[in-house]
Amino acid sequence: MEAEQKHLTGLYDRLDAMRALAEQRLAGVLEATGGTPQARSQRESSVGMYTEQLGQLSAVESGLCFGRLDPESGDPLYIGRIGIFDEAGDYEPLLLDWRAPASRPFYLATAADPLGIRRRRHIRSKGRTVVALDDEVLDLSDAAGSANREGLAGEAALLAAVDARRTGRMRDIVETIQAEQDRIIRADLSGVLVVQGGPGTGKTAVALHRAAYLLYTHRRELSSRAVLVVGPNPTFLRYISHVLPSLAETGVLLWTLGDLYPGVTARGEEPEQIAAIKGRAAMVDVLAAAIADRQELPAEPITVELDQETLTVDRDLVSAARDRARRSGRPHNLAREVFANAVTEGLVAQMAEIIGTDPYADDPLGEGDAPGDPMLMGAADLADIRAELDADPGVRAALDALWPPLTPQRLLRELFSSAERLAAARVAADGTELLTLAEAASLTRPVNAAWTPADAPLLDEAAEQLGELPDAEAAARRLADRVRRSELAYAEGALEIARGSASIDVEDEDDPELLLVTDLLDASRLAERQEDGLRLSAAERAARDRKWAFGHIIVDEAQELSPMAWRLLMRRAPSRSMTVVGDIAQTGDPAGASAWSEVFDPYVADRWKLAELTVNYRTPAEVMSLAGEVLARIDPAATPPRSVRSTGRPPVLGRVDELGSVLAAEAAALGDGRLAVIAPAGRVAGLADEVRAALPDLAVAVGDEPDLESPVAVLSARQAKGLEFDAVVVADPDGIEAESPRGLNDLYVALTRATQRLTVLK
Ligand SMILES: Nc1ncnc2c1ncn2[C@@H]1O[C@H](COP(=O)(O)OP(=O)(O)OP(=O)(O)O)[C@@H](O)[C@H]1O
Repeated sequence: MEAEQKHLTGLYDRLDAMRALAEQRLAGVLEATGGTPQARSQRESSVGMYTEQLGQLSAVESGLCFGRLDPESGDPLYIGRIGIFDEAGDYEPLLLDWRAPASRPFYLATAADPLGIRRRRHIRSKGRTVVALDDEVLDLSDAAGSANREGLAGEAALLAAVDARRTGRMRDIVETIQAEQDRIIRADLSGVLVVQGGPGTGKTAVALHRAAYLLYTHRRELSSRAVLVVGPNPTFLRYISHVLPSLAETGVLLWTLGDLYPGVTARGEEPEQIAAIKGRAAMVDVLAAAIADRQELPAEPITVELDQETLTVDRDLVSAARDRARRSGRPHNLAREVFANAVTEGLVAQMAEIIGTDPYADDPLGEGDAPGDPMLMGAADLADIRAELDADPGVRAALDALWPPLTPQRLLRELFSSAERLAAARVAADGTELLTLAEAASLTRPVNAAWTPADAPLLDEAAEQLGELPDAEAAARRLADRVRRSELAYAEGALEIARGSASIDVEDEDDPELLLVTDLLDASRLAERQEDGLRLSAAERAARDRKWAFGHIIVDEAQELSPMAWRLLMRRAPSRSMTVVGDIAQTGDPAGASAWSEVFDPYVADRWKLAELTVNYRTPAEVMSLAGEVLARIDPAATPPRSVRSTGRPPVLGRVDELGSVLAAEAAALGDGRLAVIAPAGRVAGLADEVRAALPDLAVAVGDEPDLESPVAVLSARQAKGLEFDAVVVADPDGIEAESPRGLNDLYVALTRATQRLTVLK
């Protein structure tokens, strides 16, 4: 223990030195003033870089070093949250990053297959002090070695972690990742990997550690394209938001479905049956029909006055122009030009007819002024007329009415606020009924209704089908040019800084404290910075650009996503580099999936890989056996995950009218842990009052975005998805089951949220 403490203290000294250096450099950049605009912009980005670096060095403070591997021959290797090298010596690693290939035996070595390792040691610390060492000797002949019960690595440390009180924030599991999880975390970057696992098997944890692993291993590729994690709601994203920073990774985007359409934060609510209709694949055709419906024929001919002549935009002219525009195969906003051209040409012809025809063209007695050509106007005259028509407000108004330029927002607002438009859009051009009358009518809402998460994929689909408005496209091109120019200037500047500081350091050899900027700024980091065109990070740029192609997308609670949501996500992952984690048995959303093949076959045929997680780290065996009864009702063929521990405390069953006394007892046992009451959505508000009355001294979180760090929360089963608490009281399980078509799945979720104690009140 003493020796480990000494080593750990040495590592913290190095960490302090690295931090001091980053602080010193930050202070240096902050003090500097003046200079060219380029120098200023370089300074700003250095400030950003050193600030981020400082943040990362602080984030790894807790649990900096947590493991040691003793190989059969050679020096021990220490494993930690970041890599630290011996600057003074010959750059020997003092601490290996857990993601480095050399760290892998820490997670995979077993007595049967020790991977060249003699002993694995988990070093548990509190602050900077070593408090426990757990050794496993990876030797089949050694009795202690078979402490490796049922293939668990570092069992003592693992059980300490899973038994710990919850805080309302998810923790990282880097110290105790298990072999089946490690294989998923380190799977190849390319392709679609689907991770199916029951409740508590660490799907979310694995997904987040995979993001950190991929960024470490493919930094250059991924930091310029960004990694996106999609989660079910803002509360869940807050719950998991500390995990990646604690692994010193800050550049990952955490979004809900409602954040996926740039410029819109869709947080509105709507009944789930409506969201389910919006999520159907048939909505692609509904939107196509809604757009076609906006390409109108005039009920009455529209007249346009030009040079005191009257021109007519009639049904035949518009119908021919519309056919031509549709045949062009361009999206609506781009085909509009074809339509406008065709209509204008028709009007030019009318005008030419009126003012340009020689009245004597077929006069048999003519005197040579009509040599067989009735048209007196030349090309230049026609072009003049055309220009006049193009500029004419009456013509423009007619074109806008018949083929309006549409943004996705306008299309959807005007569709959902009009029963007639919905009725027209529910039938495809070939007469196929896409939605029933009642379904179409149920989508009606006020024109100013808030955007809901289910609208985001529709906005995206509409954007695809409509195409950019010509002005928007030109603006986007201009922006892209500026980004490219500034990227170039930026990359050159960054290199100058690096060279500049290198030469200072060479002159200043006496000062060993000074590191080269290039040491801090490793090559891949530099590449990432170079991509920061207009000083926007890849993440910021991704947030603005609908067509952004992410380097990798991770989807959590993936079973809940609708076919329309998958369409959107697949567009953002054209390379199909994705990790998708979920549990089909927990699907609560009526729009969600009932089989993974249903989701992925349309996009990658059978080329997606399935990995399974089988061990439950959250729910004790006693609780899982009760939840298993519900799982058997959902799918008699399904196997519940195997719980890693039992507590000897079976779930307590009782009646809802005992809630007050149950809560008092649970609160007494809670200590500084977390308690949740999970109930049917319709009863949450009422029960929250009862909970407050029963526990007047404790803060009770309730509502759309409950604060999970409060000691007590009252939630619907849907809200509790993905979360966990030390103690859970499920109130009115029958009500949860009856509340929605997938109520049984919701009940399964509710029953699997407890890490220690479960009470079920009928
Ligand atoms: N290897 C591990 N070491 C320590 N704790 C772990 C490990 N794997 C998972 N856990 C813990 O188990 C709990 C459940 O993990 P997680 O929330 O990732 O599971 P999940 O599969 O996403 O569950 P659900 O489907 O129910 O949402 C978390 O507290 C997590 O920290």
